[in-house]
Amino acid sequence: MAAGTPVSSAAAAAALPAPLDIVGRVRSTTARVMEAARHVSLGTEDAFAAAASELAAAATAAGIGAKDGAASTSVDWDAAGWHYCGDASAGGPLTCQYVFVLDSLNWCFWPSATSMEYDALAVGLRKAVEADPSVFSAERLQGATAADVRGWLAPHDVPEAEERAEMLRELGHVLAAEYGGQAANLVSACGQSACRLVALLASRLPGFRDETVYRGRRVFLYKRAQILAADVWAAYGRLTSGPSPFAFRDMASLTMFADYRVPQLLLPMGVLRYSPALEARIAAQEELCPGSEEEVEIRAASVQAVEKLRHAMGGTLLSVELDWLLWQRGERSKEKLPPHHRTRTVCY
Ligand SMILES: Nc1nc2c(c(CN[C@H]3C=C[C@H](O)[C@@H]3O)cn2[C@@H]2O[C@H](COP(=O)(O)O)[C@@H](O)[C@H]2O)c(=O)[nH]1
Repeated sequence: MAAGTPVSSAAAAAALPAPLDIVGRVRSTTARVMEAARHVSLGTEDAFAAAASELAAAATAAGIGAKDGAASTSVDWDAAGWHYCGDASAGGPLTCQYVFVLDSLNWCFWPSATSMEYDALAVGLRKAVEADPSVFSAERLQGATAADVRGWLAPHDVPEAEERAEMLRELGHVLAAEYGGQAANLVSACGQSACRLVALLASRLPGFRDETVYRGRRVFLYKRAQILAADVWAAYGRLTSGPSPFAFRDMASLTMFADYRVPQLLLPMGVLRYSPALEARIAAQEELCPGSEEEVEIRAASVQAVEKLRHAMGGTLLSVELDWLLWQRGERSKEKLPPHHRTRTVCY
């Protein structure tokens, strides 16, 4: 597909074989972790009921809620206008290219000496693509350097700029070699399925393989692959029907995105509980090793807690929407929350 050509492909979805259910495995493997967890547990039923009713009341007050399992249109995705969505209403490919770059770089900002946060990433990349619409072409991504990344996000100190540039080169290579340079073509190959998109990202792009081993058994999290699928879906207007390749039919399958802001909020709500030793380590801002029992348990518990909260709220929101609600609440109240856990990782 040529750049600028409106993307549309009504799905050969039916013709595609069912995807490997790796998103289902996020739910099942995190449930298994929680059966054996020693450092993190879920709160009591009372704590879930209280948190659910408080969140549901806040959601209702904000006019949020969906009927009959349909996607709610009311949980903000881009209330502050951080993101580039310039050609999304026309179904163009540039918004998709932007989101792929965004979520290739959407991890671990806290080591930044300038307190860089997500909004700086989204806005910096938006300005770069507005100034030069070819800045994220597959050809240019293949040659991306740490200096490019720092330039887009200036004046911020960007943690792991070299590693971030490597992610972009990887993305540029795969897009150029297999998808005519266009992320939108990769999405079109997924037959309107967010789960297929997650599976494809995890299989083709090593940077999206957010998998670990807990006591000898595999655990699947796919934070950035899932947030990418949700961001693409939201950027193109949260379509659930019609011919657009971005009209994913299976958004209800995705889980929350297990990272460091949502558990920071869930802990004081009482729906997550840490052992005193773990709580002290996090309070002291001691780093947790990626793949350590403690770190995997925090992430697994976050997935399970959001599933449970969603059910306790009556199932009116998608897990993705509840994640957005919680993340935004966490962002608003982070100064008042206990410190988040710190793990140096490219996964989140
Ligand atoms: N679970 C979850 N984690 C999210 C997001 C987002 C942004 N999503 C957009 C879509 C809807 C929202 O309204 C946003 O417009 C970023 N993060 C993660 O947070 C961390 C950065 O935090 P801080 O440094 O404080 O900005 C980092 O791991 C980053 O990857 C989310 O939605 N859910």
